[in-house]
Amino acid sequence: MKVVSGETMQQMDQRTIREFGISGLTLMENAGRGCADAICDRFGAASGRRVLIVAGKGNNGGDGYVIARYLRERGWQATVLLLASPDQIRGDAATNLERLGGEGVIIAPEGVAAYAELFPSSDLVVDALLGTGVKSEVTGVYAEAIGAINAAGVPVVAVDLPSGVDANTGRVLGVAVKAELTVTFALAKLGNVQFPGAEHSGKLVIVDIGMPKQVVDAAPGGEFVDAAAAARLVRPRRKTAHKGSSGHTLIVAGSTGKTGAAAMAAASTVRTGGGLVTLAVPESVHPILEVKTTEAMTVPVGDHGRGHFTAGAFPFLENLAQGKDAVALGPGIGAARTTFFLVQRLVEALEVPMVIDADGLNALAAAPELLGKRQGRVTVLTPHPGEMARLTGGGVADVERDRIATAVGFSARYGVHTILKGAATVIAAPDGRYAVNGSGNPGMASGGMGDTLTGILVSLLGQGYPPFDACRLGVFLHGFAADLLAAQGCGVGMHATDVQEKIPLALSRLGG
Ligand SMILES: NC(=O)C1=CN([C@@H]2O[C@H](COP(=O)(O)OP(=O)(O)OC[C@H]3O[C@@H](n4cnc5c(N)ncnc54)[C@H](OP(=O)(O)O)[C@@H]3O)[C@@H](O)[C@H]2O)[C@@H](O)CC1
Ligand SMILES: [K+]
Repeated sequence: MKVVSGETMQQMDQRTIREFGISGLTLMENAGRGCADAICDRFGAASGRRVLIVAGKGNNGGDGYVIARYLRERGWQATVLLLASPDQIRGDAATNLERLGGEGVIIAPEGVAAYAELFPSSDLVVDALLGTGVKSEVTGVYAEAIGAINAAGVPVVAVDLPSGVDANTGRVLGVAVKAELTVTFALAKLGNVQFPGAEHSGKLVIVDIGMPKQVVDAAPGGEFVDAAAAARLVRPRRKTAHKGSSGHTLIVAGSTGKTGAAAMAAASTVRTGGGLVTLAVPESVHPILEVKTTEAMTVPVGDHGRGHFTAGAFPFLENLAQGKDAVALGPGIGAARTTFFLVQRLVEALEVPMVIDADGLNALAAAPELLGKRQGRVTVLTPHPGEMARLTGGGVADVERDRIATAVGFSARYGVHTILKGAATVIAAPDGRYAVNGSGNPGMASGGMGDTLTGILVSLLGQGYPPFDACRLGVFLHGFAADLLAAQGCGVGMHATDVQEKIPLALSRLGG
C-alpha cells in the first residue's frame, strides 16, 4: 500500500483537476459520500441517531458538509458545528455549505464553549476540522474543539487525518483528535501510519475518490508494509533446496555478559531459513556459546583473555568471511576501543553484504564516513533512535521529528540501507525508496529483539534476497512473529527467544 505526504496528496488533487478534468467538487462529493458509507458500515444507519460534525474552514470542513448531507439521507440527525464564519469559507467547501441550506448548521467562530453539551449528547462525532492543510501547532478555538471531541466519550470518526496530526510525520501538533476510525482519501497519508498519528487514526479505511490510476501510480511516496506486501516479497523455497543453497552467514557477536545476544542472533538466522550459520565469538566466552547454541557452528576468536574482540582479530575474521553470503556485525560485542577499531576495519574491508547493529553502529558513530567507502556494496544498518542520533551527530528529538527524512537522508548520504527501529520502523534504501512497517506490538519492547532482527536480516541477505526486499520482509517478519505471540495472549513479557520460535510460522503464513 502506497503512503504519501500531505503535499503529494494536494499535488495529486491538483493534477486530477487540471489534467483529467475531474472537478474538485466531484472529488469532494466522492470523499464525503465514501466517508458516510464507511460510517454507516461501521456504526449502522439506525434512524434518529445524532451525529455532530465539527468543521474547520478548509476543504476538510467541506468534506464534513457533504458527509452531513449523505448521513441525513440515511436517517441520521446531523448537526454541523462550524468553527469559522461563513465568509472565511471558499471554493468547493463554500458550495457544499450552501447546499446544506443553513439547516442544522451552527456557526461558532468564537469556539465550542457555548455548545459543550452537544459533544457528549451525540451518538457520534465526526472530526472535519483539519486535514492535509494543517500547517502549525494547533491553538485557540481549534485546540479547544479537539479537547471537546476527545472528552465527549462517544465514538469519533476523523476525516482524512485526525485533526492536529502532522500529515507527513504523524507528530501531534500540540493536541490531536483520537479517532476510532479514520476515513482517508485515495491513499493513506504518512501521518496515518506513523506514531503517534497511527494510534490517533484508529482503524484506517481508504476510500477511492475517483482519482485516475495514472495520478495514483505516478505519485511519489513510500510503501506501508502489511502482510499482503510482505507476502509478495517472499520467495518460496525450491523443492531441491539444500543447506548449501540457503546461504552461509557469518555472525560476529558476543562478549562477556552479552553471550545471549550472540546466541539469539544465530538462532534467529537459522529460524529464518539460513542454511549454515557460523558464529564467531571471543574465545573467552566460546565455551558458553558452545553450550547455548545448537544449530549454529561456533568459532573462537583469539581475545587475549579480555572477553571481547580485539583489533588483532582482523586478519582472522577477514579470512573467516571469505565465501560467506552475508555477515552480521555487532550483537553484544561491547564498546571497547579495540573492538571499535576491529569493526571499523571490517566495515571498510569486507565486500560481503553486511548487517551492522548495536555496538557495531556505535563503533561507526565516530567514523560514519567509512560507510561511504562501502559505496556499491550492500550494507544494512539497524539503529534505534539513540544509535541513529549518534550516527547523525544530532539528538534523539531531531531523529524522531521526521523519522522518514532522517532515514532517507542517511541512506542517500552513505549509500546504505537504514532500518530506523521503533513503532512503525522506517526502512530506507540508498536510492531514495522507503517503507514504513505495519507489524509489531509493544510487547517487543525488551532486550534481545534487536539481535533477533539482525539474525533475520542476515539470514535473508544470505539467502539472496535483494537488500531492500530483505529489509522490508525481515522487519515485517520480526513484528509479525511477535504479533502471532500477542494473538495467543503473550503480549507484554514476551521473550525475544519466544519471537524467534514463531519465525517459521510467521514465514509460512506469508507463503514461505
Ligand atoms: N480537491 C481537494 O483538494 C480535495 C481535498 N479534500 C479534503 O481537503 C482537505 C485539505 O483541505 P485544505 O487544503 O483546505 O486544508 P484543511 O486540512 O481543510 O485545513 C486548511 C485550513 O486550516 C487552516 N489551518 C491550517 N493549520 C491550522 C492550525 N494549526 N490551526 C488552525 N487553522 C489551521 C488553514 O488556514 P490558513 O492558515 O490558510 O488561514 C486552512 O484554512 C483534505 O484533507 C481532504 O479532507 C477532499 O475533499 C478531496 C478533494
Ligand atoms: K480531520
